[in-house]
Amino acid sequence: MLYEASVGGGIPIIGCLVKELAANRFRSVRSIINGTTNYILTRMANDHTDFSLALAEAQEQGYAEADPTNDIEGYDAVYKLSILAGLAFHRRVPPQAIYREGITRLQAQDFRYAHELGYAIKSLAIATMEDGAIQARVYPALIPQDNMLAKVDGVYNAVEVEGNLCGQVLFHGRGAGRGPTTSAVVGDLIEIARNLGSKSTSLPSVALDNAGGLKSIDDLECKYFPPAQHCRPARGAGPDSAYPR
Ligand SMILES: NC(=O)C1=CN([C@@H]2O[C@H](COP(=O)(O)OP(=O)(O)OC[C@H]3O[C@@H](n4cnc5c(N)ncnc54)[C@H](OP(=O)(O)O)[C@@H]3O)[C@@H](O)[C@H]2O)C=CC1
Ligand SMILES: N[C@@H](CC=O)C(=O)O
Repeated sequence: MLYEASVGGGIPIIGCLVKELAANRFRSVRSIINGTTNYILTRMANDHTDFSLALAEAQEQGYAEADPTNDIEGYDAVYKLSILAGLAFHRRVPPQAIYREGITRLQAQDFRYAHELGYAIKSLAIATMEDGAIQARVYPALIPQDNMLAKVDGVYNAVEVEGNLCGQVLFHGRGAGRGPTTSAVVGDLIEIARNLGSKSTSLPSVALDNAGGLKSIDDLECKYFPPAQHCRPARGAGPDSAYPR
């Protein structure tokens, strides 16, 4: 089975994790993997657009799921992160084990304050492997404006992976919409057609160990915090040390 369109729209991240970067042991996946929420956050931050209007635009442009709750409450990003983390760490990372927070509680003032302090608000999907334990989370976060992920705007997605051999590699491209999705789906069909009659499979399968060693969000120490009213400052960290770990 091929499933390139399942994460990142037109970004060829699945094939790269499974094939081109297969030699690596990965330490982290940091990403923006929902086009609808990134579009909404960008419109709210840059143009002061109202949440509902920005969501309606994303629906009109074909980015949102049939039920946009999946996008704006972070479920879509959780499913996608479950796939990426599984492929990166060779371990099952069930969606239920991923901490999730949507973007619906953000307000205009959050963007104003973030901007004044030198931050952007992005819905990040992050999975890290440390001492054999995986921690995975999806939530809106403050990131410094000079961080590359802060510059990923509109329907664009980005996935930064860090491998022991390749170091940090950043993928950037359109994460939703007709063209990018067609690119991924038809690319898979072409790959299948090329392999018809051959005994080799189109995409090598990755063996996944059963879930284990998954760290809860409560055990996480990081140098940044989410912006909403439920703001949870990281231990010993302030806005000036807010690099997403
Ligand atoms: N939109 C995007 O940018 C991306 C979408 N995807 C994924 O692709 C899939 C489709 O998304 P999208 O095209 O946006 O969704 P849409 O809701 O626009 O289209 C879904 C299509 O599936 C048809 N359909 C639904 N249920 C059935 C069924 N039981 N039998 C036959 N046909 C059915 C619908 O027909 P009808 O109109 O008659 O109900 C409709 O034509 C989703 O899983 C989505 O997550 C992945 C990457 C990007
Ligand atoms: N609804 C999704 C579409 C692709 O999976 C998104 O907005 O990213």
